[in-house]
Amino acid sequence: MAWLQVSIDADSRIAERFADALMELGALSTAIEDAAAGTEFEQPIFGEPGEPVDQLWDKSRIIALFDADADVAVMIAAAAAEAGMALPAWKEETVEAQDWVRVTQAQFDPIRISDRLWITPTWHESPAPDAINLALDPGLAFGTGSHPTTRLCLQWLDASITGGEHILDYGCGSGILAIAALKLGAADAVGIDIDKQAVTASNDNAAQNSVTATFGLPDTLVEASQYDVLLANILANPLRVLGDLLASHVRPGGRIVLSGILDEQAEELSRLYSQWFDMDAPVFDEGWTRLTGTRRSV
Ligand SMILES: C[S@@+](CC[C@H](N)C(=O)[O-])C[C@H]1O[C@@H](n2cnc3c(N)ncnc32)[C@H](O)[C@@H]1O
Repeated sequence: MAWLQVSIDADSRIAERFADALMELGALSTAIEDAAAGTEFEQPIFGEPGEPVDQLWDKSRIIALFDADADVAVMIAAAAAEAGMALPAWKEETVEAQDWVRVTQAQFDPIRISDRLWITPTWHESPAPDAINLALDPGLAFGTGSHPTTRLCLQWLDASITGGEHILDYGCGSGILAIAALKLGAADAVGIDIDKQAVTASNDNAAQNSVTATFGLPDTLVEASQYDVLLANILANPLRVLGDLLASHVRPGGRIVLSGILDEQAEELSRLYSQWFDMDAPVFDEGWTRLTGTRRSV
């Protein structure tokens, strides 16, 4: 079995209308991406949950999939008329049926955090069998180790956990940070997430890694509990709102690790958290910032 894949560059302001029109005319699927993706002109666009994203790529690329015998020339002409644009140029290629599971798995290689800490999908042999290996597969919850925000936290854990710490992972996603902390020698770990699916994924991933942690929704967090280390990789907006709460769960002298912060948001967040913590210099990775601090006595 084969399909026809067509890619068409279009003005970003009408790309969505054009893609919708293609779907109505019989495309099997459409996706819109940055036409400059993979080049030095690629434009990352980040959004905060609940806030509209008002940026557009300079030019968008619509990737549409059709049945192999579809008359794509007719469909593209009709969709262009519908979207109010001139007939665009397009590229066609035939896509053969593949073992999609294998193709997807091939995109996830083991990730080296340091010589002693690796994240390795379960279908891979670890390249460093003597290292600490977290067995973690991509799933519905965020946190495979490939994203800079997670990587910044893992690097901090790798450099800072000495053994016996009590950990709170706020916004645990896949549970990756809590699980890594335990594997590195932390005494215990609690993980909290607003998403039930993340709690389920975290429990599954902890079992897969033979560690025991307590994962739950925010209302399961014991009110007066305090931790040696609190990690929160949850974007700037929730970090602003949750400042008081997060600070209350770190013991005097304890450490906070904040991630999910864009470089341009770092100064403001650092100022906010400095009312409770002595903040360290920020650490940057691909547009993202990690902030850390030590809780002052109250
Ligand atoms: C960027 S992911 C981080 C996952 C993982 N800790 C990591 O470092 O890869 C953020 C997680 O925080 C959760 N989250 C967002 N806002 C939250 C809130 N107000 N309270 C608890 N969890 C929240 C999301 O559901 C998501 O699973």
